[in-house]
Amino acid sequence: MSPGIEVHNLHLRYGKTTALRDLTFSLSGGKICGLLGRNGSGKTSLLSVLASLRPAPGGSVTIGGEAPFENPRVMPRVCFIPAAGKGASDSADSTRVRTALDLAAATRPRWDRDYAQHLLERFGLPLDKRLSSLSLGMRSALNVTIGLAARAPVTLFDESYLGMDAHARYAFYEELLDDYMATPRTIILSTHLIEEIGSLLEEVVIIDRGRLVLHEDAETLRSQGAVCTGPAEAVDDFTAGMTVLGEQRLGQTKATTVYGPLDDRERERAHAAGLELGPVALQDLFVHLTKELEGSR
Ligand SMILES: Nc1ncnc2c1ncn2[C@@H]1O[C@H](COP(=O)(O)OP(=O)(O)OP(=O)(O)O)[C@@H](O)[C@H]1O
Repeated sequence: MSPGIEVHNLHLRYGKTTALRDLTFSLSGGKICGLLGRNGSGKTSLLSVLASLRPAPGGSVTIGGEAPFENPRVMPRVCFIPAAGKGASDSADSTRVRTALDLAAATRPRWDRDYAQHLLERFGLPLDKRLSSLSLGMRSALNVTIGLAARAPVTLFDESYLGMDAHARYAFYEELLDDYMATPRTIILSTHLIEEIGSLLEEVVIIDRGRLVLHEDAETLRSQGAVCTGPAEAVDDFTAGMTVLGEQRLGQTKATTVYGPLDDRERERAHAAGLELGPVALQDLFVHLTKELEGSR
């Protein structure tokens, strides 16, 4: 069974900067969860506590019911893939790709060598290259190779796509989904590329300035809005008084994105007025939810 994660009143400071404030949420495990937040909102700080890179200085964190920090039962079950170029640099690292994979194989109890080889070929990573000579995108590809082939019960990807081109990113998303379906585990993806990974997410945690904004399953979150399309006048009539996140117009046709749940009666009213209601983009909801807090920044 995939371990669940409990975060209770987590508080983290770096000197005078408070990175996490009384953060509380729990993940049941066995899902792909998106960790979303604007720059500096505390995503890496949170993942670093989950990954045992630092203790939970205030509050508590448990993974599978146990505190992870310096816990030999938990640590091998958690794989943290930091963003390439963030934190420790590989630019002076003379280690070769082959050695980095051997190290991962030696330290990761569920390492799948054949799958790692498949990913290396898919990303076009040469085994003999030194880490110092890899481009940013290649370093990210190596990192996600390690993260996927480790098959850790809890896998944390922190903006792991940095520098990867669109082909490589979509290859990563495809491999992630296929491998997760074949080997379910708890996966957290922190990202800014919400539209790209939106369809992968089953659960969403949004944080802002270290505080929890929202923890929701992705389908429920998407049902919190709709894109209403049809003749401009009818769209305006229908959406009057609703929270409008965006509007697009092409000739007499208009598409307005609204926030807030629509009940059956409202959906029937839209239908009767000849309007179409479509799903709202996660990105639009994210911008709206984090913008609401902007005044208090
Ligand atoms: N080592 C550090 N020393 C001091 N302050 C830090 C340190 N690491 C992070 N911070 C601060 O803590 C806050 C949260 O940073 P964190 O890196 O966790 O955010 P993030 O959501 O991952 O950001 P981004 O999306 O920009 O990578 C920010 O205000 C940041 O400046």
